[in-house]
Amino acid sequence: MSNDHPMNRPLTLWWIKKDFRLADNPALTAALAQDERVLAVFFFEPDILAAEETSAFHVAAWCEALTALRNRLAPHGGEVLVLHMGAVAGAAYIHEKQAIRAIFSHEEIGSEVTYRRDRAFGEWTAANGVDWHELPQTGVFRGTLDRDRRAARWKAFMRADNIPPVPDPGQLQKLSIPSDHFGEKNLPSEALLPQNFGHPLRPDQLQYRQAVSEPAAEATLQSFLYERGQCYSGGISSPNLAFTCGSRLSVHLAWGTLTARQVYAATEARQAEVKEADSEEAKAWKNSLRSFKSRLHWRDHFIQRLETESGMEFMPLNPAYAELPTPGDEYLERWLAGQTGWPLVDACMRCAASTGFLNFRMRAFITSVAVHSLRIDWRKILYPTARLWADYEPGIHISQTQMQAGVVGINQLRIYSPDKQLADHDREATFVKAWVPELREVEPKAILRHHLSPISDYPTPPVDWRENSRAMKADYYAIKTLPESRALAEEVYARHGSRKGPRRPPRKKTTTP
Ligand SMILES: Cc1cc2nc3c(=O)[nH]c(=O)nc-3n(C[C@H](O)[C@H](O)[C@H](O)COP(=O)(O)OP(=O)(O)OC[C@H]3O[C@@H](n4cnc5c(N)ncnc54)[C@H](O)[C@@H]3O)c2cc1C
Repeated sequence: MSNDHPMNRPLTLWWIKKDFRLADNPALTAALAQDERVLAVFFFEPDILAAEETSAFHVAAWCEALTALRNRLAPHGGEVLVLHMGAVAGAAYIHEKQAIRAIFSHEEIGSEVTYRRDRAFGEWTAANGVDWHELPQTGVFRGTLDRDRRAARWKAFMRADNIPPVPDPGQLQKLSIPSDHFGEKNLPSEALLPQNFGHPLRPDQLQYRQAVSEPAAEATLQSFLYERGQCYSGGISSPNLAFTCGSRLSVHLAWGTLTARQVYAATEARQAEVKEADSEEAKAWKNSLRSFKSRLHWRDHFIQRLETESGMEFMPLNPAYAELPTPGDEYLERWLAGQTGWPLVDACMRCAASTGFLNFRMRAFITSVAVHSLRIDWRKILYPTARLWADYEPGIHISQTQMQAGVVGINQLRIYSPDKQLADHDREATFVKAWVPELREVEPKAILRHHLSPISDYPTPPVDWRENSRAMKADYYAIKTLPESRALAEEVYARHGSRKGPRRPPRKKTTTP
Protein backbone atom coordinates (compact mmCIF):
# COMPACT_ATOMS: atom_id res chain seq x y z
CA MET A 1 0.00 0.00 0.00
CA SER A 2 1.37 3.41 -0.93
CA ASN A 3 1.94 5.98 1.81
CA ASP A 4 -0.83 8.27 0.67
CA HIS A 5 -3.35 5.40 0.48
CA PRO A 6 -6.36 6.43 2.62
CA MET A 7 -5.62 3.49 4.97
CA ASN A 8 -2.22 4.94 5.77
CA ARG A 9 -3.02 8.62 6.04
CA PRO A 10 -3.22 10.04 9.57
CA LEU A 11 -6.74 10.01 10.90
CA THR A 12 -9.03 12.76 12.12
CA LEU A 13 -11.41 11.59 14.87
CA TRP A 14 -14.80 12.81 15.96
CA TRP A 15 -14.89 11.52 19.55
CA ILE A 16 -18.56 11.22 20.41
CA LYS A 17 -19.21 11.92 24.07
CA LYS A 18 -22.53 13.39 25.18
CA ASP A 19 -23.35 14.64 21.68
CA PHE A 20 -25.20 11.91 19.84
CA ARG A 21 -26.53 14.15 17.08
CA LEU A 22 -25.86 15.62 13.66
CA ALA A 23 -27.58 18.99 14.13
CA ASP A 24 -25.84 21.89 15.92
CA ASN A 25 -22.72 19.84 16.49
CA PRO A 26 -19.65 22.11 16.34
CA ALA A 27 -17.21 19.22 16.99
CA LEU A 28 -18.60 17.17 14.12
CA THR A 29 -18.73 20.17 11.80
CA ALA A 30 -15.13 21.13 12.57
CA ALA A 31 -13.87 17.56 12.14
CA LEU A 32 -15.57 17.26 8.75
CA ALA A 33 -14.10 20.60 7.65
CA GLN A 34 -10.64 19.39 8.59
CA ASP A 35 -10.33 16.20 6.59
CA GLU A 36 -11.48 14.05 3.70
CA ARG A 37 -12.13 11.10 6.04
CA VAL A 38 -13.21 11.28 9.64
CA LEU A 39 -13.42 8.37 12.05
CA ALA A 40 -16.42 8.75 14.36
CA VAL A 41 -15.85 6.81 17.57
CA PHE A 42 -17.63 6.16 20.86
CA PHE A 43 -16.07 4.35 23.81
CA PHE A 44 -18.02 2.35 26.38
CA GLU A 45 -15.53 3.10 29.12
CA PRO A 46 -15.13 0.57 31.95
CA ASP A 47 -14.33 3.29 34.53
CA ILE A 48 -17.47 5.24 33.67
CA LEU A 49 -19.63 2.14 33.49
CA ALA A 50 -18.42 1.23 36.98
CA ALA A 51 -18.74 4.75 38.43
CA GLU A 52 -21.09 5.24 41.39
CA GLU A 53 -23.09 7.79 39.43
CA THR A 54 -23.84 5.52 36.45
CA SER A 55 -27.10 3.58 36.06
CA ALA A 56 -28.97 1.50 33.50
CA PHE A 57 -30.95 4.62 32.50
CA HIS A 58 -27.71 6.27 31.36
CA VAL A 59 -26.23 3.25 29.59
CA ALA A 60 -29.56 2.59 27.85
CA ALA A 61 -29.53 6.21 26.62
CA TRP A 62 -26.03 5.81 25.14
CA CYS A 63 -26.97 2.52 23.46
CA GLU A 64 -30.18 3.87 21.99
CA ALA A 65 -28.78 7.23 20.89
CA LEU A 66 -25.78 5.56 19.25
CA THR A 67 -27.93 3.09 17.37
CA ALA A 68 -30.15 5.93 16.13
CA LEU A 69 -27.07 7.89 15.06
CA ARG A 70 -25.79 4.90 13.12
CA ASN A 71 -29.21 4.52 11.50
CA ARG A 72 -29.20 8.18 10.49
CA LEU A 73 -25.76 7.89 8.95
CA ALA A 74 -26.23 4.56 7.19
CA PRO A 75 -28.18 5.86 4.14
CA HIS A 76 -25.27 8.24 3.46
CA GLY A 77 -22.61 5.58 3.93
CA GLY A 78 -21.60 7.06 7.29
CA GLU A 79 -20.50 4.82 10.19
CA VAL A 80 -19.60 4.97 13.87
CA LEU A 81 -16.89 2.85 15.45
CA VAL A 82 -17.99 1.63 18.90
CA LEU A 83 -15.35 0.21 21.21
CA HIS A 84 -15.68 -1.25 24.70
CA MET A 85 -12.56 0.27 26.22
CA GLY A 86 -11.39 3.38 28.04
CA ALA A 87 -10.90 6.53 25.97
CA VAL A 88 -7.13 6.63 26.50
CA ALA A 89 -6.70 2.93 25.79
CA GLY A 90 -9.07 3.27 22.82
CA ALA A 91 -7.20 6.20 21.31
CA ALA A 92 -3.91 4.33 21.79
CA TYR A 93 -5.40 1.26 20.11
CA ILE A 94 -6.55 3.31 17.12
CA HIS A 95 -3.27 5.22 16.96
CA GLU A 96 -1.30 2.00 16.84
CA LYS A 97 -3.30 0.76 13.86
CA GLN A 98 -3.38 4.07 12.04
CA ALA A 99 -1.80 7.31 13.28
CA ILE A 100 -4.23 9.93 14.61
CA ARG A 101 -3.60 13.48 13.56
CA ALA A 102 -6.41 15.36 15.29
CA ILE A 103 -9.34 14.66 17.58
CA PHE A 104 -12.51 16.77 17.83
CA SER A 105 -14.91 16.48 20.74
CA HIS A 106 -17.25 18.73 22.66
CA GLU A 107 -16.15 20.42 25.86
CA GLU A 108 -17.56 18.15 28.54
CA ILE A 109 -18.47 19.53 31.96
CA GLY A 110 -18.69 16.38 33.98
CA SER A 111 -18.10 14.87 37.37
CA GLU A 112 -14.74 13.78 38.73
CA VAL A 113 -14.68 10.50 36.81
CA THR A 114 -14.94 12.16 33.38
CA TYR A 115 -12.78 15.13 34.43
CA ARG A 116 -10.02 12.71 35.48
CA ARG A 117 -10.44 10.81 32.20
CA ASP A 118 -10.18 14.06 30.21
CA ARG A 119 -7.00 15.08 32.00
CA ALA A 120 -5.45 11.69 31.22
CA PHE A 121 -6.67 11.99 27.64
CA GLY A 122 -5.06 15.43 27.33
CA GLU A 123 -1.78 14.00 28.59
CA TRP A 124 -1.97 11.17 26.07
CA THR A 125 -2.68 13.47 23.12
CA ALA A 126 0.15 15.81 24.14
CA ALA A 127 2.60 12.92 24.53
CA ASN A 128 1.63 11.53 21.12
CA GLY A 129 1.64 14.76 19.16
CA VAL A 130 -2.12 14.59 18.52
CA ASP A 131 -4.13 17.84 18.41
CA TRP A 132 -7.24 17.61 20.57
CA HIS A 133 -9.84 20.28 19.88
CA GLU A 134 -12.68 20.67 22.40
CA LEU A 135 -15.58 22.82 21.28
CA PRO A 136 -18.35 24.16 23.54
CA GLN A 137 -21.84 22.82 22.95
CA THR A 138 -23.61 24.93 25.53
CA GLY A 139 -23.28 28.40 27.07
CA VAL A 140 -20.79 27.46 29.76
CA PHE A 141 -17.39 29.07 29.58
CA ARG A 142 -13.95 27.77 30.44
CA GLY A 143 -11.13 29.72 31.99
CA THR A 144 -11.40 32.96 33.92
CA LEU A 145 -14.91 34.27 33.72
CA ASP A 146 -16.11 37.78 34.37
CA ARG A 147 -19.38 36.89 36.14
CA ASP A 148 -20.92 40.27 35.44
CA ARG A 149 -20.45 39.80 31.69
CA ARG A 150 -21.52 36.18 31.60
CA ALA A 151 -25.12 36.93 30.60
CA ALA A 152 -24.00 38.87 27.52
CA ARG A 153 -21.61 36.08 26.48
CA TRP A 154 -24.34 33.53 27.00
CA LYS A 155 -26.78 35.44 24.81
CA ALA A 156 -24.17 35.80 22.09
CA PHE A 157 -23.45 32.06 22.19
CA MET A 158 -27.14 31.17 22.01
CA ARG A 159 -27.82 33.15 18.84
CA ALA A 160 -29.63 31.04 16.25
CA ASP A 161 -27.23 32.13 13.52
CA ASN A 162 -24.37 30.43 15.40
CA ILE A 163 -25.98 27.05 14.83
CA PRO A 164 -23.94 25.15 12.24
CA PRO A 165 -26.04 23.51 9.52
CA VAL A 166 -26.60 19.76 9.54
CA PRO A 167 -23.76 18.33 7.42
CA ASP A 168 -24.95 17.44 3.93
CA PRO A 169 -24.91 13.82 2.68
CA GLY A 170 -21.60 14.35 0.90
CA GLN A 171 -20.02 15.35 4.19
CA LEU A 172 -21.61 12.52 6.16
CA GLN A 173 -20.18 10.05 3.69
CA LYS A 174 -16.74 11.00 5.02
CA LEU A 175 -17.55 9.25 8.31
CA SER A 176 -16.23 5.86 7.35
CA ILE A 177 -14.36 3.20 9.28
CA PRO A 178 -11.18 1.70 7.86
CA SER A 179 -12.70 -1.71 8.61
CA ASP A 180 -9.55 -3.72 7.86
CA HIS A 181 -8.15 -2.23 11.02
CA PHE A 182 -11.08 -2.08 13.39
CA GLY A 183 -13.57 -4.68 12.13
CA GLU A 184 -13.13 -7.22 14.89
CA LYS A 185 -13.50 -4.82 17.85
CA ASN A 186 -16.29 -2.66 16.45
CA LEU A 187 -19.47 -3.50 18.38
CA PRO A 188 -22.48 -4.06 16.11
CA SER A 189 -25.73 -2.26 16.92
CA GLU A 190 -27.33 -5.56 18.07
CA ALA A 191 -24.75 -5.66 20.88
CA LEU A 192 -25.64 -2.18 22.11
CA LEU A 193 -27.88 -3.20 24.98
CA PRO A 194 -27.41 -1.97 28.54
CA GLN A 195 -27.29 -5.51 29.95
CA ASN A 196 -24.19 -6.19 27.82
CA PHE A 197 -22.41 -3.49 29.82
CA GLY A 198 -23.51 -4.73 33.25
CA HIS A 199 -26.53 -2.42 33.53
CA PRO A 200 -29.75 -4.31 32.81
CA LEU A 201 -32.98 -2.32 32.85
CA ARG A 202 -35.78 -3.72 34.99
CA PRO A 203 -39.10 -4.42 33.18
CA ASP A 204 -40.75 -1.34 34.77
CA GLN A 205 -37.82 0.83 33.67
CA LEU A 206 -38.08 -0.58 30.16
CA GLN A 207 -41.74 0.32 30.18
CA TYR A 208 -41.49 3.87 31.54
CA ARG A 209 -38.13 5.29 30.48
CA GLN A 210 -38.03 8.04 27.86
CA ALA A 211 -36.57 7.21 24.45
CA VAL A 212 -33.26 8.99 23.83
CA SER A 213 -32.31 9.68 20.22
CA GLU A 214 -32.04 12.63 17.88
CA PRO A 215 -35.40 11.88 16.19
CA ALA A 216 -37.07 11.47 19.63
CA ALA A 217 -35.57 14.82 20.70
CA GLU A 218 -36.92 16.58 17.62
CA ALA A 219 -40.39 15.08 18.20
CA THR A 220 -40.36 16.02 21.90
CA LEU A 221 -39.39 19.61 21.15
CA GLN A 222 -42.06 19.88 18.48
CA SER A 223 -44.83 18.44 20.65
CA PHE A 224 -43.83 20.69 23.55
CA LEU A 225 -43.79 23.90 21.53
CA TYR A 226 -46.98 23.19 19.56
CA GLU A 227 -49.13 20.87 21.69
CA ARG A 228 -48.14 20.32 25.31
CA GLY A 229 -46.41 23.51 26.38
CA GLN A 230 -49.42 25.72 26.99
CA CYS A 231 -49.84 24.31 30.52
CA TYR A 232 -46.11 24.60 31.35
CA SER A 233 -46.58 27.60 33.62
CA GLY A 234 -48.26 26.15 36.69
CA GLY A 235 -48.25 22.58 35.40
CA ILE A 236 -44.61 21.85 36.12
CA SER A 237 -45.08 22.11 39.89
CA SER A 238 -47.43 19.15 39.91
CA PRO A 239 -45.98 15.64 40.04
CA ASN A 240 -48.99 14.52 37.97
CA LEU A 241 -48.99 17.22 35.28
CA ALA A 242 -45.25 17.74 34.81
CA PHE A 243 -44.99 14.54 32.78
CA THR A 244 -46.94 16.22 29.98
CA CYS A 245 -46.78 19.97 30.74
CA GLY A 246 -42.99 19.94 31.25
CA SER A 247 -40.86 20.01 28.13
CA ARG A 248 -39.35 16.57 28.94
CA LEU A 249 -36.28 17.73 27.07
CA SER A 250 -33.87 17.13 29.93
CA VAL A 251 -32.80 13.65 28.78
CA HIS A 252 -32.06 15.01 25.33
CA LEU A 253 -30.11 17.95 26.65
CA ALA A 254 -28.18 15.75 29.06
CA TRP A 255 -27.09 13.22 26.45
CA GLY A 256 -26.78 15.72 23.63
CA THR A 257 -29.41 14.45 21.24
CA LEU A 258 -30.40 18.12 21.11
CA THR A 259 -28.71 21.34 22.29
CA ALA A 260 -30.04 24.11 24.50
CA ARG A 261 -29.17 26.47 21.65
CA GLN A 262 -31.51 24.63 19.28
CA VAL A 263 -34.23 24.68 21.93
CA TYR A 264 -33.70 28.37 22.63
CA ALA A 265 -33.88 29.26 18.93
CA ALA A 266 -37.02 27.16 18.39
CA THR A 267 -38.64 28.75 21.46
CA GLU A 268 -37.90 32.26 20.22
CA ALA A 269 -39.40 31.36 16.84
CA ARG A 270 -42.51 30.04 18.58
CA GLN A 271 -42.71 33.20 20.72
CA ALA A 272 -42.66 35.29 17.56
CA GLU A 273 -45.62 33.27 16.25
CA VAL A 274 -47.83 33.89 19.29
CA LYS A 275 -46.61 37.44 19.96
CA GLU A 276 -49.46 39.36 18.34
CA ALA A 277 -52.30 37.04 19.36
CA ASP A 278 -54.47 38.17 22.25
CA SER A 279 -56.65 35.17 23.12
CA GLU A 280 -56.55 33.49 26.55
CA GLU A 281 -54.83 30.57 24.91
CA ALA A 282 -52.15 32.83 23.42
CA LYS A 283 -51.61 34.45 26.81
CA ALA A 284 -51.06 31.06 28.41
CA TRP A 285 -48.58 30.16 25.67
CA LYS A 286 -46.71 33.44 26.13
CA ASN A 287 -46.40 32.92 29.91
CA SER A 288 -45.30 29.37 29.50
CA LEU A 289 -42.72 30.09 26.82
CA ARG A 290 -41.22 32.94 28.84
CA SER A 291 -40.98 30.83 31.94
CA PHE A 292 -39.54 27.90 29.98
CA LYS A 293 -36.85 30.07 28.40
CA SER A 294 -35.64 31.17 31.82
CA ARG A 295 -35.02 27.47 32.69
CA LEU A 296 -32.57 27.30 29.79
CA HIS A 297 -30.62 30.16 31.40
CA TRP A 298 -30.65 28.33 34.73
CA ARG A 299 -29.37 25.20 33.08
CA ASP A 300 -26.10 26.78 32.05
CA HIS A 301 -25.92 28.93 35.18
CA PHE A 302 -25.76 25.77 37.30
CA ILE A 303 -23.49 23.83 34.96
CA GLN A 304 -21.14 26.84 35.06
CA ARG A 305 -20.86 26.34 38.83
CA LEU A 306 -19.40 22.89 38.38
CA GLU A 307 -17.12 24.12 35.61
CA THR A 308 -15.74 26.74 37.99
CA GLU A 309 -15.70 24.56 41.15
CA SER A 310 -14.85 21.00 40.23
CA GLY A 311 -14.48 20.11 43.94
CA MET A 312 -18.15 20.70 44.68
CA GLU A 313 -18.92 17.03 44.11
CA PHE A 314 -17.19 16.40 47.43
CA MET A 315 -17.31 19.60 49.47
CA PRO A 316 -20.10 22.12 50.09
CA LEU A 317 -19.61 25.31 48.09
CA ASN A 318 -19.60 27.02 51.45
CA PRO A 319 -17.20 24.76 53.38
CA ALA A 320 -18.60 25.97 56.73
CA TYR A 321 -21.54 23.59 56.20
CA ALA A 322 -19.27 20.56 56.06
CA GLU A 323 -19.67 20.64 59.86
CA LEU A 324 -23.45 20.08 59.78
CA PRO A 325 -24.27 17.03 61.93
CA THR A 326 -25.88 14.20 59.93
CA PRO A 327 -27.22 11.73 62.46
CA GLY A 328 -29.70 10.14 60.03
CA ASP A 329 -27.48 8.25 57.58
CA GLU A 330 -29.07 4.96 58.72
CA TYR A 331 -32.31 6.01 56.97
CA LEU A 332 -30.73 6.18 53.50
CA GLU A 333 -31.90 2.75 52.30
CA ARG A 334 -35.43 3.25 53.59
CA TRP A 335 -35.67 6.63 51.84
CA LEU A 336 -34.27 5.23 48.61
CA ALA A 337 -36.63 2.25 48.64
CA GLY A 338 -39.65 4.53 49.05
CA GLN A 339 -40.49 3.04 52.46
CA THR A 340 -40.44 6.13 54.66
CA GLY A 341 -44.12 6.16 55.60
CA TRP A 342 -44.59 9.63 54.06
CA PRO A 343 -46.87 8.75 51.12
CA LEU A 344 -45.70 11.48 48.74
CA VAL A 345 -42.03 10.80 49.45
CA ASP A 346 -42.52 7.09 48.86
CA ALA A 347 -44.41 7.74 45.62
CA CYS A 348 -41.66 10.06 44.40
CA MET A 349 -38.86 7.63 45.15
CA ARG A 350 -40.63 4.72 43.46
CA CYS A 351 -41.69 6.84 40.48
CA ALA A 352 -38.11 8.04 39.98
CA ALA A 353 -36.75 4.48 40.19
CA SER A 354 -39.17 3.30 37.48
CA THR A 355 -39.32 6.30 35.14
CA GLY A 356 -36.00 8.08 35.70
CA PHE A 357 -37.95 11.30 36.11
CA LEU A 358 -39.49 13.66 38.67
CA ASN A 359 -40.36 17.30 38.23
CA PHE A 360 -38.17 19.98 39.79
CA ARG A 361 -40.34 20.57 42.85
CA MET A 362 -40.49 16.90 43.78
CA ARG A 363 -36.71 16.54 43.33
CA ALA A 364 -36.23 19.50 45.65
CA PHE A 365 -38.77 18.05 48.07
CA ILE A 366 -37.21 14.58 48.38
CA THR A 367 -33.77 16.18 48.81
CA SER A 368 -35.09 18.34 51.62
CA VAL A 369 -36.77 15.38 53.33
CA ALA A 370 -33.55 13.36 53.13
CA VAL A 371 -31.22 16.10 54.33
CA HIS A 372 -33.40 18.22 56.60
CA SER A 373 -35.90 15.79 58.05
CA LEU A 374 -34.10 12.45 58.02
CA ARG A 375 -30.77 14.26 58.43
CA ILE A 376 -28.80 12.22 55.90
CA ASP A 377 -25.53 13.72 54.65
CA TRP A 378 -26.16 15.31 51.21
CA ARG A 379 -23.09 13.53 49.88
CA LYS A 380 -24.68 10.16 50.73
CA ILE A 381 -27.66 10.87 48.47
CA LEU A 382 -25.69 12.45 45.62
CA TYR A 383 -24.82 9.31 43.61
CA PRO A 384 -27.95 7.28 44.40
CA THR A 385 -30.07 10.14 43.02
CA ALA A 386 -27.70 10.65 40.06
CA ARG A 387 -28.47 7.03 39.22
CA LEU A 388 -32.20 7.69 39.49
CA TRP A 389 -32.25 10.52 36.96
CA ALA A 390 -32.40 9.41 33.34
CA ASP A 391 -31.40 13.02 32.59
CA TYR A 392 -28.38 13.03 34.92
CA GLU A 393 -26.44 16.22 34.24
CA PRO A 394 -23.62 16.54 36.80
CA GLY A 395 -23.53 20.36 36.80
CA ILE A 396 -27.24 20.67 37.53
CA HIS A 397 -27.51 17.68 39.81
CA ILE A 398 -24.59 18.50 42.08
CA SER A 399 -25.45 22.21 42.21
CA GLN A 400 -29.12 21.57 42.91
CA THR A 401 -28.44 18.91 45.53
CA GLN A 402 -26.16 21.32 47.37
CA MET A 403 -28.62 24.18 46.95
CA GLN A 404 -31.66 22.23 48.17
CA ALA A 405 -29.60 20.84 51.04
CA GLY A 406 -28.80 24.44 51.98
CA VAL A 407 -25.03 24.03 51.94
CA VAL A 408 -24.40 26.74 49.33
CA GLY A 409 -25.48 29.15 52.02
CA ILE A 410 -26.55 32.04 49.79
CA ASN A 411 -30.18 31.05 49.35
CA GLN A 412 -32.95 30.82 51.85
CA LEU A 413 -33.17 27.40 53.52
CA ARG A 414 -36.36 25.66 52.35
CA ILE A 415 -37.58 22.81 54.46
CA TYR A 416 -40.52 21.01 52.87
CA SER A 417 -43.22 19.37 54.97
CA PRO A 418 -44.22 15.95 53.54
CA ASP A 419 -47.81 16.39 54.72
CA LYS A 420 -48.23 19.89 53.32
CA GLN A 421 -46.66 18.97 49.97
CA LEU A 422 -49.07 16.05 49.72
CA ALA A 423 -52.07 18.27 50.51
CA ASP A 424 -50.91 20.97 48.07
CA HIS A 425 -49.81 18.86 45.13
CA ASP A 426 -51.65 15.53 45.29
CA ARG A 427 -54.81 16.13 47.31
CA GLU A 428 -56.67 13.31 45.51
CA ALA A 429 -53.66 11.04 46.03
CA THR A 430 -53.57 10.28 42.29
CA PHE A 431 -49.79 10.26 42.16
CA VAL A 432 -49.48 8.36 45.43
CA LYS A 433 -51.89 5.66 44.28
CA ALA A 434 -50.09 5.32 40.96
CA TRP A 435 -46.78 4.53 42.62
CA VAL A 436 -47.63 3.09 46.06
CA PRO A 437 -49.89 0.13 45.24
CA GLU A 438 -50.47 -0.75 48.91
CA LEU A 439 -52.39 2.54 49.26
CA ARG A 440 -54.59 2.08 46.18
CA GLU A 441 -57.63 0.99 48.12
CA VAL A 442 -57.26 3.67 50.80
CA GLU A 443 -59.42 6.81 50.71
CA PRO A 444 -57.45 9.98 49.76
CA LYS A 445 -58.56 11.63 53.00
CA ALA A 446 -57.12 8.76 55.02
CA ILE A 447 -53.85 9.03 53.07
CA LEU A 448 -53.72 12.74 53.84
CA ARG A 449 -54.29 11.99 57.54
CA HIS A 450 -51.81 9.11 57.80
CA HIS A 451 -49.55 11.22 60.03
CA LEU A 452 -52.42 11.74 62.48
CA SER A 453 -54.20 8.43 62.16
CA PRO A 454 -51.82 5.74 60.82
CA ILE A 455 -53.03 3.41 58.05
CA SER A 456 -52.53 -0.23 58.96
CA ASP A 457 -49.98 -2.20 56.88
CA TYR A 458 -48.22 0.97 55.83
CA PRO A 459 -45.15 2.18 57.72
CA THR A 460 -45.10 5.23 59.95
CA PRO A 461 -42.20 7.68 59.42
CA PRO A 462 -39.01 6.84 61.27
CA VAL A 463 -38.69 10.34 62.76
CA ASP A 464 -40.96 13.10 63.95
CA TRP A 465 -40.76 15.52 61.02
CA ARG A 466 -41.32 18.68 63.03
CA GLU A 467 -38.91 17.82 65.81
CA ASN A 468 -36.14 16.65 63.48
CA SER A 469 -36.47 19.62 61.15
CA ARG A 470 -36.38 21.99 64.10
CA ALA A 471 -33.18 20.36 65.40
CA MET A 472 -31.65 20.55 61.93
CA LYS A 473 -32.55 24.22 61.63
CA ALA A 474 -30.94 24.97 64.98
CA ASP A 475 -27.69 23.30 63.86
CA TYR A 476 -27.89 25.04 60.51
CA TYR A 477 -28.33 28.55 61.92
CA ALA A 478 -25.62 27.97 64.51
CA ILE A 479 -23.26 27.65 61.55
CA LYS A 480 -24.88 30.28 59.34
CA THR A 481 -24.61 33.06 61.92
CA LEU A 482 -20.89 32.57 62.56
CA PRO A 483 -18.85 35.49 61.18
CA GLU A 484 -16.61 33.05 59.24
CA SER A 485 -19.66 31.48 57.58
CA ARG A 486 -20.99 34.89 56.58
CA ALA A 487 -17.63 35.85 55.11
CA LEU A 488 -17.55 32.58 53.14
CA ALA A 489 -21.13 33.18 51.95
CA GLU A 490 -20.10 36.58 50.58
CA GLU A 491 -17.30 34.88 48.65
CA VAL A 492 -19.62 32.20 47.30
CA TYR A 493 -22.10 34.86 46.26
CA ALA A 494 -19.42 36.85 44.45
CA ARG A 495 -18.33 33.74 42.53
CA HIS A 496 -21.67 32.06 41.88
CA GLY A 497 -24.67 34.17 42.85
CA SER A 498 -27.24 34.88 40.18
CA ARG A 499 -26.80 38.41 38.89
CA LYS A 500 -30.55 38.65 38.52
CA GLY A 501 -31.63 38.07 42.13
CA PRO A 502 -31.01 40.07 45.31
CA ARG A 503 -27.54 41.58 45.32
CA ARG A 504 -26.57 40.14 48.66
CA PRO A 505 -26.94 36.75 50.32
CA PRO A 506 -30.23 36.73 52.29
CA ARG A 507 -29.92 37.11 56.02
CA LYS A 508 -33.53 36.48 56.93
CA LYS A 509 -34.54 33.46 58.98
CA THR A 510 -36.34 30.61 57.25
CA THR A 511 -40.05 30.07 56.92
CA THR A 512 -41.26 26.51 56.74
CA PRO A 513 -43.44 25.95 53.69
C1 LIG B 1 -31.91 17.84 43.49
C2 LIG B 1 -32.14 18.12 42.04
C3 LIG B 1 -31.42 17.44 41.08
C4 LIG B 1 -31.60 17.71 39.71
N1 LIG B 1 -30.86 16.99 38.82
C5 LIG B 1 -31.00 17.27 37.49
C6 LIG B 1 -30.24 16.55 36.53
O1 LIG B 1 -29.41 15.68 36.85
N2 LIG B 1 -30.44 16.85 35.20
C7 LIG B 1 -31.34 17.81 34.81
O2 LIG B 1 -31.49 18.05 33.61
N3 LIG B 1 -32.05 18.50 35.72
C8 LIG B 1 -31.93 18.26 37.03
N4 LIG B 1 -32.67 18.97 37.94
C9 LIG B 1 -33.49 20.11 37.47
C10 LIG B 1 -34.95 19.79 37.07
O3 LIG B 1 -35.59 19.04 38.06
C11 LIG B 1 -35.04 19.06 35.73
O4 LIG B 1 -34.26 19.74 34.76
C12 LIG B 1 -36.46 19.03 35.19
O5 LIG B 1 -37.30 18.41 36.12
C13 LIG B 1 -36.47 18.27 33.87
O6 LIG B 1 -37.73 18.24 33.31
P1 LIG B 1 -38.04 19.03 31.95
O7 LIG B 1 -37.02 18.73 30.91
O8 LIG B 1 -39.47 18.77 31.63
O9 LIG B 1 -37.79 20.51 32.44
P2 LIG B 1 -38.32 21.93 31.97
O10 LIG B 1 -38.99 22.55 33.13
O11 LIG B 1 -39.08 21.81 30.72
O12 LIG B 1 -36.99 22.75 31.73
C14 LIG B 1 -36.29 22.77 30.50
C15 LIG B 1 -34.84 22.48 30.74
O13 LIG B 1 -34.26 23.50 31.55
C16 LIG B 1 -33.32 22.94 32.45
N5 LIG B 1 -33.78 23.14 33.82
C17 LIG B 1 -35.05 23.11 34.28
N6 LIG B 1 -35.08 23.38 35.60
C18 LIG B 1 -33.81 23.61 35.96
C19 LIG B 1 -33.19 23.95 37.19
N7 LIG B 1 -33.89 24.15 38.30
N8 LIG B 1 -31.85 24.09 37.23
C20 LIG B 1 -31.12 23.94 36.11
N9 LIG B 1 -31.65 23.62 34.91
C21 LIG B 1 -32.97 23.46 34.84
C22 LIG B 1 -33.25 21.44 32.13
O14 LIG B 1 -32.24 21.22 31.19
C23 LIG B 1 -34.60 21.19 31.50
O15 LIG B 1 -34.63 20.11 30.63
C24 LIG B 1 -32.52 18.70 39.31
C25 LIG B 1 -33.26 19.38 40.28
C26 LIG B 1 -33.07 19.10 41.62
C27 LIG B 1 -33.88 19.84 42.64
